[in-house]
Amino acid sequence: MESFPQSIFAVPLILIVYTIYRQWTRISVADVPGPEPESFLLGCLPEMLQSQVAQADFKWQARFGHVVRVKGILGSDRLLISDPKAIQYIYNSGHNIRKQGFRSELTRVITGPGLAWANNEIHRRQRKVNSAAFGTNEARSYVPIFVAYASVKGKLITTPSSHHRHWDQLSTQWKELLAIDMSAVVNTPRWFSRFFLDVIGEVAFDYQFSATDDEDDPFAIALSSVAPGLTIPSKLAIFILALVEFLPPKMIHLFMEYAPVKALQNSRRVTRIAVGVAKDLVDEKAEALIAGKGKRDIMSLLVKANASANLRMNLSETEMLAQMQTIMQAGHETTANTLSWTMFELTQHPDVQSKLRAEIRVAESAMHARGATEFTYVDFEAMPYTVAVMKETLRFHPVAYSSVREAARDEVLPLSTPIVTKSGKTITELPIPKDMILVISNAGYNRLDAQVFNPERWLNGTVQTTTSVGVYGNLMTFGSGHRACIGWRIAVYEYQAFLVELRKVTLVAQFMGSTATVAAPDGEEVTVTLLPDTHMAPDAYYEVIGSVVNPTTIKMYQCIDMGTNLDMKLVDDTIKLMHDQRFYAKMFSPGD
Ligand code: HEM
Repeated sequence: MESFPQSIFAVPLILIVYTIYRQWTRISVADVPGPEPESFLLGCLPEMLQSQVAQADFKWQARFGHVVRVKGILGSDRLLISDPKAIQYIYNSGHNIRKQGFRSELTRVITGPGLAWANNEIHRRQRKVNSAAFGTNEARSYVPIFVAYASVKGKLITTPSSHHRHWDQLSTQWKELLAIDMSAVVNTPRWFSRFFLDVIGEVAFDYQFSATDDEDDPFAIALSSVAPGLTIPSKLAIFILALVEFLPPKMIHLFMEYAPVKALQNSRRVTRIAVGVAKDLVDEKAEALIAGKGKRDIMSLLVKANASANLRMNLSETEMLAQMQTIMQAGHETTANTLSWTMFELTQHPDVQSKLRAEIRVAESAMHARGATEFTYVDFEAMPYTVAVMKETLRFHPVAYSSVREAARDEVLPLSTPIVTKSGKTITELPIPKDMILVISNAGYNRLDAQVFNPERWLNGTVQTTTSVGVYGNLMTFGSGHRACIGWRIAVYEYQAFLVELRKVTLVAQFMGSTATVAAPDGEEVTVTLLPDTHMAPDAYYEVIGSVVNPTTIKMYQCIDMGTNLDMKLVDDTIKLMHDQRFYAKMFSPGD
């Protein structure tokens, strides 16, 4: 037992010596310009990993160009890449430049041995089975579900018991809001996250998480708690994790499985819960398939594809269960955050918001004129301005703002823009050594030719498309090549369904001075005049209490932020009740 503490010190020491040795004995990228490291120990990693998302990428890209040498720990190098040709090469190099081993193992902790974890042959096999559930037709078939979920009106009340629960929630929410000085902050990303968890549960597994209705669902809570635990690492965490990157794969695996790191422990716990839920679902789908009652959710399609795949090509039970976690993790926060960023940009750009609303209104009239009540994917595809807003948000706010790869052998990267090295040479291709870590800056690539948010660029032909890179809009937001986002079609329809439906019923306003013009749900516009010092949160419903100045203007006395999950039918009923003769006089005195 006495040798145990010594080995604790020996392992990091060997690693440190090995890391430094590796630096000196392979192809060097030392001549590539890049920022000065903060220290030998940590390099530039704290600035890269602790600052606001992609801020370091933008800063270094502007200063050093599209390939930047960034110091890691102990003098090691990595390259930060936003050069289109280099990115295209990296993603088309098959498995010669692969997902970094460390990231794969980290992914395994979060999702199990599913598609996002796999490399090489295993990835090829898993991707083939998965692709049966992610084609264009499959994505289109989910649109009615997205539209139904996104339609806030009338969604929440489904059964008498939940009716009462919501009544309680709503009135409690009102009382609480009124008690805190007529203002409240609504955590929109959180609401969206729960909405998207519900909807992905439905399309992926025909399973109801009810995360929107039930804050206590253990699986929903567990899933939502994974991502935050993995962001903004401390300097110590940065050092340890960067050191682990250099471990042999087996040791990385052991670290991920057993290290007493809180975020990892949490992920392992979620994995255990998810595997339990997934097992029941897979069994259910398999039984339904045998009974000839297979459904069209993603998991049913996977079970079917797996059953008909040749035995060497199909997924094991563990792999099948891991697909569920993969889809849940990859498919809910990503879309939710994209929608939150859209709401944010709309509050910053009222002109964009008006055009968006106008297009949706026209599409809605056309839909009603043909006797339909809900949008279809055909309607969605015929909304050019809405699609432009979506693409611009995806360009400006890629939720996966970088992806990490490593060279499986010595390689030479072609470049769109030549690099002038520190020693003054101009090079058009860059040799890199085996194991070189490549950080692909999706955010940096997306903003290469445009630093401002402007959806018009997608309509006026000013988008650069010289090098073909990404799967949607030639952006890197959904990644690229053989492991690009498999769910991108689903994500796009889902995102559009929510964007279109929310615009119909939500008041989003940017206040210029003390007034705002808001489009009412019926399409008319009303000007609201604010009291001094009133703050309006975006995305939420507001109850506005004020006096009518003229047919289109209300002078606002008070406004109540109602949050984003309002049941409008319930609101209508409540308002009718308040205006009932029996109660009206008690509630409102003349002149109010
Ligand atoms: C706006 C929403 C989304 C964004 C921005 C997004 C982004 C991405 C990116 C960048 C990758 C590649 C990561 C890499 O290069 O290592 C990826 C992979 C993946 N995404 Fe998405 N995603 C979104 C929605 C979805 C949805 C809705 C699903 C499933 C229903 C999904 C499932 C996956 C899976 C399974 C992978 C792994 C693919 C592989 O490694 O072969 N994603 N996603």
